[in-house]
Amino acid sequence: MATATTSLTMQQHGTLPPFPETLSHAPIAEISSRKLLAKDLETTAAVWKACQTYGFFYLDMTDSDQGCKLVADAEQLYGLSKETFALPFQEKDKYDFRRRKSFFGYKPSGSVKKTDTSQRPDTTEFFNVGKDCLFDVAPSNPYPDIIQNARPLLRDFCKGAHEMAMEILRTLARAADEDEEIFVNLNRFEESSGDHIRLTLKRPSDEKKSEIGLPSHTDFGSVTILFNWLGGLQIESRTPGRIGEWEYVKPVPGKAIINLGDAMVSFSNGALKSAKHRVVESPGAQAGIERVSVVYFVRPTHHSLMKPVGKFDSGGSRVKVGGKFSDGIDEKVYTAKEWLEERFVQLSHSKE
Ligand SMILES: O=C(O)CCC(=O)C(=O)O
Ligand SMILES: [Fe+2]
Repeated sequence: MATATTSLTMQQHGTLPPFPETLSHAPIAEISSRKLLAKDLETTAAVWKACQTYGFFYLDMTDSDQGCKLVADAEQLYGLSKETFALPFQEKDKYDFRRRKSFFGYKPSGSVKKTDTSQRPDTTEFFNVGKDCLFDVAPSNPYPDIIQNARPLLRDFCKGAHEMAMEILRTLARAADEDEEIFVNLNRFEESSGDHIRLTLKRPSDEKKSEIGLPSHTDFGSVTILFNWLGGLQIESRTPGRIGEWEYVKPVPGKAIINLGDAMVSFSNGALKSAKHRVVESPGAQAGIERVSVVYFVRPTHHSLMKPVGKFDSGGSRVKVGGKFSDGIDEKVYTAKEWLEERFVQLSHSKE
């Protein structure tokens, strides 16, 4: 089925040094996109288990047409990222989203809240490109011409990634024996939300300075679809004897890395997990090389309520979710927009 596109997926990986063969990495589940789309029962159970344990899984994109298209688009966005971040700082700085009080735009390196105990500054810059801006659901923020000119590619990736994420949400709903659309209805593509594509570039750390790619954090949307080409992403181990220790996630050609964000913890009242992760220097021969990631974040529709749904809403106590920003967060029911804005206040010196 997908052979032409599959060989394309190997292109970028082929030009980069490999992840060290002997380095241990997290044994996260490998899910087939073909089986996910076919609603395969074993796959449904495996996705549910992955989202309750590691909170991360690989999605093999090479065995479905939809998956291959996403990989091909991500490969092109790799090139777009390189071009965009090669712009002079003064040009990128015009789009700094902190000044615009928006989520969409440029984040320079060194501006994320230092969450690790050693308080290391981050070495990652990114551009967040909003789904609403790409599809004219909301007035578009200004972006550099390089990004504006790539709107057709960005739109394709955005739509394809959102659809794949909705299949993941349907799968989780079926696994929970709920209405298949229960989570999808909270994340509708046509409605205004904080969904965005993130083009990311991590420069190599300066050996003389103590730096980190991205400090430890949880994503705060619903589903994250991540394409990266070099190691450096780490998650907390679930291996007996190593529980909680940082473990690498090895990038695998043709496989996206999927994780859930805090919104799904809220909707499922803690049944599903948003796992902590961080980015450190790429290991072995990969160290010292600029590291690109292309990410799609699904965020709940702005008017969705941040509270448990369906059978997860037992009327009893509610799980605390990323409630670092305000006292009483667990009593007040926020809309997704309010919740995002609260977390954005942290963002001026924080991550995500
Ligand atoms: O670059 C990566 O591998 C992970 C990026 C990430 O966690 C994020 O942007 O939230
Ligand atoms: Fe993240």
